[in-house]
Amino acid sequence: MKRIEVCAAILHHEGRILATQRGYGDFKDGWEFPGGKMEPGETPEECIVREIKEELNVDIVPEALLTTVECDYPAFHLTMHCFWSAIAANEQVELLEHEAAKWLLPSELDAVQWLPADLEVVDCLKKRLNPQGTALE
Ligand SMILES: Nc1nc2c([nH]c(=O)n2[C@@H]2O[C@H](COP(=O)(O)OP(=O)(O)OP(=O)(O)O)[C@@H](O)[C@H]2O)c(=O)[nH]1
Repeated sequence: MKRIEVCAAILHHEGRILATQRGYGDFKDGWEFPGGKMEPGETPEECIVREIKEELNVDIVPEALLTTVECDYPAFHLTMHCFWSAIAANEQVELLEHEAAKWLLPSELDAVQWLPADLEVVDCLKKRLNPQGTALE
């Protein structure tokens, strides 16, 4: 089976987490953590910084690897590295590829229709977030 390796950012800001809605492709309209496929020679940290600049035009700091999920989709196997990440001060996301975005409180994480692989990430987040939603425990 085809395998793809992807990095995603769990962007946090003032106690909220960013969910973005895919604007194209097989999973169009599904909600995800922004990010994309690793390129040859790139570290996961370099990949996530590059992808977020391309998709949202902001500089981020990947602070910790929250989890790596493995998921079998019908057409490929996905390995996704998820980085708890901060946005550089005073920056605002610009939706260059997504059709919508929401800054969710920890209590609102179930309010959007996540892509299948992301359900495990959301579970992991719920267990690890502190009550203020500002840091991982
Ligand atoms: N970025 C991202 N991709 C995810 C998530 N969950 C998930 O299943 N995926 C899957 O991982 C793959 C990521 O590919 P992508 O299309 O975002 O990567 P990319 O920006 O490099 O894409 P491109 O090939 O269109 O240039 C997609 O098949 C997507 O459906 C997620 O939370 N974030």
